[in-house]
Amino acid sequence: MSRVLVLNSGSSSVKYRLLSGDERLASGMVERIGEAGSPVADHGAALKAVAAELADRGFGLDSPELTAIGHRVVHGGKTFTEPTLITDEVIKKIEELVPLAPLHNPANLAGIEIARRLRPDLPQVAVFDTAFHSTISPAAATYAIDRQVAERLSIRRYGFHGTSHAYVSREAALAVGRPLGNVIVLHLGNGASASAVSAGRCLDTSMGMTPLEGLVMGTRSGDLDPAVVLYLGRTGGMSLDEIDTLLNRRGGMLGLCGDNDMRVVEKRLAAGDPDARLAFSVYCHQLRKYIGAYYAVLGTVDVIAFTGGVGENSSLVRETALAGLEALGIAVDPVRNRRGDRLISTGDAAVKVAVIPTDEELEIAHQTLEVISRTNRG
Ligand SMILES: Nc1ncnc2c1ncn2[C@@H]1O[C@H](COP(=O)(O)OP(=O)(O)O)[C@@H](O)[C@H]1O
Ligand SMILES: CC(=O)OP(=O)(O)O
Ligand SMILES: [Mg+2]
Repeated sequence: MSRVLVLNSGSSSVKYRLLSGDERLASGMVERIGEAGSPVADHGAALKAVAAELADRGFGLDSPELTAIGHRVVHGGKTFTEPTLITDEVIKKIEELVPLAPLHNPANLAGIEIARRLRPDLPQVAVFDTAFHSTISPAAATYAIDRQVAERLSIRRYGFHGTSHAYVSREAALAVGRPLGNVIVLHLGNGASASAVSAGRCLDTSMGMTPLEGLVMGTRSGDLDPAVVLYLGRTGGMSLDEIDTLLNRRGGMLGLCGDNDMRVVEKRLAAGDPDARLAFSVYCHQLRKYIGAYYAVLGTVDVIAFTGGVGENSSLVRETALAGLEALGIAVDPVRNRRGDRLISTGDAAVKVAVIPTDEELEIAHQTLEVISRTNRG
């Protein structure tokens, strides 16, 4: 049985999972990398901690049974539209994409470099967040700005969370018996994005050139009038770095009500807190707008799939975002929804609504093995 180690290196954490086939042998997370007072100084130290944890559990990184290592890489730009065997050349190209994803790609690269140093003999594969969205049409991918400027600077919609959208859209379509159907996927985690998928191909997605566009997120604003950025600079006297922080790290639910954890927001909401009520309604309103937009993009919808920490757990978000849409064939059964069923639509609704736990690590492991068997076949 093939054994794959999956590494998801974020800016301040490394998540890992060791799989034998689909079976999870070990998994965990090293957090607070580089933070003040943290014992984990950098990604090198984090990877060492991961290796030590694995060794403790009897799965040392030096094991000859390990077949491959799969890495999440957030931005593949226009260069990478498929999972790719990592070579020096590939690393160079991922480095060239750092300006498009300054928070994410350097962390991914650190993970790759250290893993290659530890196991230079093993095939390693990069699985890109952007890849699944490479099928979106020019109409959906192009921003209406000067075309030469956009071309020169590679400005377009790339989309993110692609591994999750690919996995969840497939699982959702299978769950309702329409493997070639039309699916709206709502990935609602700390970062959040929506996608419109038809017969396994992504037609549109809410994140853009960077993971800032689209839905309201834990700490990111999502959509806003781009002139707000100009105004913040010219009239608000803020620097570009300050605006970046305001929109990416201090926006979203955190900016609206001071809490980015949806569980806390819901508790405050239940206690009648007006700031939490506004934040929650902004979140759900934006979500509802994207559901309507992607309904129109797809023409017909077989299933709406909720995933991610919020999508999988918040019956209130699901019920609020989909309320009053019976004319579109959408109706949530309140009992199924609150009970946590996999299918939460009413029996007679034309559009099925499903709750599908995402599994990015499993999908990365599958794609890693696919690349390796393709490479071996030559
Ligand atoms: N029971 C719950 N009810 C509402 N929100 C929840 C619940 N459990 C987790 N969440 C929310 O899920 C979000 C984190 O989602 P997750 O997918 O784990 O994040 P990440 O994008 O970091 O992987 C947080 O906002 C958290 O509050
Ligand atoms: C790309 C992105 O937004 O990822 P995350 O949700 O993990 O921050
Ligand atoms: Mg997640």
